[in-house]
Amino acid sequence: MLDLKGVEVAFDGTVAVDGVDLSVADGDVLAVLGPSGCGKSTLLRAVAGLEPLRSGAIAWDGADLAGTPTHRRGFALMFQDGQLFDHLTVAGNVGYALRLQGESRTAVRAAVGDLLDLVGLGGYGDRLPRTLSGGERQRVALARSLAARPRLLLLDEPLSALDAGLRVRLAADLRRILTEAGTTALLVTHDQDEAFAVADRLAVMRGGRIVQEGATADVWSAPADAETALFLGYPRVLVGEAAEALLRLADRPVAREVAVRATAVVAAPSGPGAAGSGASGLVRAARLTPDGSRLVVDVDGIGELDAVGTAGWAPRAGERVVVRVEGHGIAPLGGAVPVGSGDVS
Ligand SMILES: Nc1ncnc2c1ncn2[C@@H]1O[C@H](COP(=O)(O)OP(=O)(O)OP(=O)(O)O)[C@@H](O)[C@H]1O
Repeated sequence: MLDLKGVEVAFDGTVAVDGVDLSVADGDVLAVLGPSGCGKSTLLRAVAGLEPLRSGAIAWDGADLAGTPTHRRGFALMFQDGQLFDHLTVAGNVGYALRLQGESRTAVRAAVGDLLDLVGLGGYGDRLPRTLSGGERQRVALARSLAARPRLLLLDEPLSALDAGLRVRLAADLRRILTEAGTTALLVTHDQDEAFAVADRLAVMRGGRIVQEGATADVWSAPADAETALFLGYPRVLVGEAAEALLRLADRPVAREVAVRATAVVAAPSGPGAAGSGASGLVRAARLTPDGSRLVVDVDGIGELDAVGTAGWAPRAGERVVVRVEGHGIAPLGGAVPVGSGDVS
């Protein structure tokens, strides 16, 4: 189990990591999610033993790692570009750490075969890295990191060099692979989808500090504050009367601040036969996507909301619509709110 207590890292007096407390239980995958420059790579490097701490402590199973150099920590690091050895085959790359550990040829061959199967690259052993796609290279890098049987795998934006579609597929694979291998992992990323797809637990980092931590789904459904909600991809946070009106429409207890995802607000054509109860609104902007239309609707009594259109319907700006608000995808926020409505997005 990894334990960080009051970890602080500074560069020339500028604090990059500011009093971080975190734990990763055996077999868990924790994602530290934060915007560029928040200090997450520095935090990861500190855990690896590559940055000295100004204060605080990092421990494994209760033993302080302060005097343990990087190569003795038993941790593996994997970066966004994988950094394979270009002159070695896939099998040569994956088996590298095992050969260094003095394992026999037969043992290395068997372990490499198992690892390549695990990452879905069985039969790729003789290929050279330059003949692989970006996603395949990242899988090889992952197999190579796992080969050393690290007690902790440290992943720095492992999928961000890949294109969007591949990133989604590989995120699901990465989760399966880490779970099957029973790996304890600490992942840092700025990509909400990657964190959500891969991690059991999520820590949101801002300005060098952890501002919220918990089970991934809990953090998602109950962000600590407006800034966290916006960072997690809620497009709007409503305050005051707008928040109360929206929550009444959703049939939820009233609060003074609420974060709203577009998928929680469903617009349908207005006019005779408009389905059920809802609020009336005017489409301000409309854009078609492969998953249906994305709208900005000025809803009477609430103001502008991001919304989705019902399937198979392409509304235009200026059209009147009826919106209903669904219970999922809205998150009342707890903090004290200055009264004086409007959205802060
Ligand atoms: N070696 C260094 N010397 C001086 N300042 C540094 C050094 N490394 C990082 N920093 C500073 O520390 C802060 C945190 O950097 P870090 O790389 O940890 O952020 P990050 O959240 O990983 O960002 P990104 O997602 O862009 O990589 C930044 O302000 C950065 O400029």
